[in-house]
Amino acid sequence: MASTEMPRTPEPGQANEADARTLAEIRATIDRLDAEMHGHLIERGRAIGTLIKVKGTSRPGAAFRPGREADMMRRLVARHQGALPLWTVEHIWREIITTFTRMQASFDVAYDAGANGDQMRDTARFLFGFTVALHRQPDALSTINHIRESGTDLGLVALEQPASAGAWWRALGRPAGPRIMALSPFIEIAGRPADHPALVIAPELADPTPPDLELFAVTMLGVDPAPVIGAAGGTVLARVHRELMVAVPRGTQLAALSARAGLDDIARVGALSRGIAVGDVAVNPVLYQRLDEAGALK
Ligand SMILES: O=C(O)C(=O)C[C@]1(C(=O)O)C=C[C@@H](O)C=C1
Repeated sequence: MASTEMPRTPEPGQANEADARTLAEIRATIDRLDAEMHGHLIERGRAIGTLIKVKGTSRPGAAFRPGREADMMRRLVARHQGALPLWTVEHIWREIITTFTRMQASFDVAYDAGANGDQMRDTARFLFGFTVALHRQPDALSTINHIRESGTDLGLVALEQPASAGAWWRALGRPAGPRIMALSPFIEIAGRPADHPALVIAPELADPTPPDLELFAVTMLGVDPAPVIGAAGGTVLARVHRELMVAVPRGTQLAALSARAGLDDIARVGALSRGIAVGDVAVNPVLYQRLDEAGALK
């Protein structure tokens, strides 16, 4: 009886022998790369062990180096290429940095859930990963108070606030008080997740890196000071009636600016490294540097 067996053809989705060999090779490459990445992370952990001894860090305020983190992010953006989304790499590094900072000195994160609680929680998880405990707060002021009382925790406050929040930034600064340390998102790029504009608040830091921008609470005395602040390379971040929060380039002569712009009751509330805008996204040019075609920041 003649055989009724048909030549074997691959099922839909099933690889033939050559494809199966290629797949096995690709998986071997993936396994090798995974083992290398894991090995590098273990080695990074050992390096942090030595860094802890040298830095002598025991409180988080002394461990955070937002200026160095900004620099690491700039280099990450500059060297990135290929189909892997930039924000995936950013998030992986945020998780790494948080984990290694917490190895130096543990901290939790409080976030302001006043207006967009779910988005703020997403942003907190994007920035700090899943090893950190989150404390949901009803508004910006409670978030700042949480940081002050804990003495160790970081906070996340939405940049856009309901009118009921008032001039919340007036609670920042003061000797040894909480202050603004970073901008989120740091990398502005179309389609990214966790893009709700927010500020990272920290206890007093020991970061020696000079920031790009300094932030002040000011009271306007007369006409809108925004044009004069803009001409000085600064920007208004928030305002409620006559109370403003402004960002100006580090080293701005504040006495001269306040005289020209009509500002009073000036208090430093923090500092920032400028973020990076990639591609065709609308950004505040004071807060974000643009990446040009050649991948250089301008
Ligand atoms: O460079 C440092 O001082 C570190 O503590 C290391 C590290 C990192 O994990 O890369 C962690 C926290 C700082 O904010 C910056 C960088």
